[in-house]
Amino acid sequence: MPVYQATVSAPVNIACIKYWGKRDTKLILPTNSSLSVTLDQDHLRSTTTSRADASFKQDQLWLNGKVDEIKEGGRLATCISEMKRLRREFEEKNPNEPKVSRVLVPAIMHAHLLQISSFHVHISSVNNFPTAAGLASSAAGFAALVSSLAALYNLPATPSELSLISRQGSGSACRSLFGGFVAWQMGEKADGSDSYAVEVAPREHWPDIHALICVVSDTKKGTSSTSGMQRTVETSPLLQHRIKHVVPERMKAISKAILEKDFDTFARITMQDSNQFHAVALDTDPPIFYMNDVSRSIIALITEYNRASVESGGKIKAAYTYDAGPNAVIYAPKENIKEIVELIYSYFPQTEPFKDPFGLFGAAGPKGKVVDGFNAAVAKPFEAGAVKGLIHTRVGDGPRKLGAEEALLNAEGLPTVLA
Ligand SMILES: Nc1ncnc2c1ncn2[C@@H]1O[C@H](COP(=O)(O)OP(=O)(O)OP(=O)(O)O)[C@@H](O)[C@H]1O
Ligand SMILES: C[C@@](O)(CCOP(=O)(O)OP(=O)(O)O)CC(=O)O
Repeated sequence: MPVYQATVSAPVNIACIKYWGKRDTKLILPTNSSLSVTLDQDHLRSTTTSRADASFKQDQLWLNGKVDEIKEGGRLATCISEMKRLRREFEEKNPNEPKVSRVLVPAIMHAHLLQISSFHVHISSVNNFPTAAGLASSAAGFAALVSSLAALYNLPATPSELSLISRQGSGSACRSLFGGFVAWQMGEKADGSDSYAVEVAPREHWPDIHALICVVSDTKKGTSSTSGMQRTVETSPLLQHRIKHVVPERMKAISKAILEKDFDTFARITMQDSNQFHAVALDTDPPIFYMNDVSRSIIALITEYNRASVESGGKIKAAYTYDAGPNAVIYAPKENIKEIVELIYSYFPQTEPFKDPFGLFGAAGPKGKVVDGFNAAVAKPFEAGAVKGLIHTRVGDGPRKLGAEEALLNAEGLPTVLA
């Protein structure tokens, strides 16, 4: 019997123009377009194996080795049933050419192959970073889920077409179907068919964009993105101004900045948009606070770092951005990352050695120092542990198909990794 199985990894993305607000909560249609940078899967990724088999009794998913219930009508169930629908349509259009990866005995396999949309699936997924800790695991996770099913079903779908489905798992997940710089066009139609992701530029266009993630200690966030943004839609007058008058202009301006590799403009818009997203969170009734004192101190440090550069005739060197939690993501050209790590170290002592994937520091590691002209009084130093860790990564590629040796399901269709 052939094994119908595929394994794919998918990246995290962090938005520069934030998605915040839905006009349709079931289809996950946003109130504004958004734009993100895809981060490198060499560092942060979700890996997912999907298998279809006539012997499976039900659809099942294991996340990091633990059963994750597929609730009827829920987001996982929607994504899986939408992918089965695409497979069914593909089978109907190709009655004689099932095109499933090389079959051994084509003559007797056809009838069998054509039915794989009716088989139940087993799915095993692993994140190589903390799940549900504000590091966009849902974005990478749903992108990997949809991509692995597309590979299993051998669908000829484009990344934009697949993004229509991952969007229904988690809005931000639609942007993880592409590498590089990605826009989610909000669309206008009620059925959501024009609300999908497109590539603004591939990573190769501007590979110099690096990211430093400052993982800020925090207990689990109080208000999820899903419920927080709905409260904002219902109560914030500022959101109406943002979606009508601010985001459309910013989408155009930041896309142009990316195409021109204009870091100064890219950074200014990214910081302004993070600030406005947190302003609409504060404008929500009751108000929502995602940043904490550590987050605000990192803003002060990056602001001062940029001021010192600009006032001595230089350019903006870094941009901060925050999602629905206290973790900072700092975007910067690669040449500035060393200074930025030193800056963070001087205010936030680290207990673990800096993982230095790009070999910036040698064996000694960062010591903690600020650049000339930096006003050290803009923030006070924190105790060790306020920033739990730093992850240095960069702009990355889109979902990757992996070989059978990376599969996360064993011969019986059960997860190879157990929690
Ligand atoms: N690899 C995965 N495969 C399938 N679903 C996943 C995967 N990883 C995460 N998820 C889903 O996403 C949920 C976590 O999403 P949540 O929004 O709470 O956290 P996050 O995405 O890590 O943080 P944030 O959205 O604030 O950046 C998990 O409970 C699970 O339902
Ligand atoms: C602040 C954000 O990270 C919000 C992301 O929201 P989600 O995509 O997690 O929300 P749901 O669609 O309800 O799953 C901004 C962004 O990624 O654009």
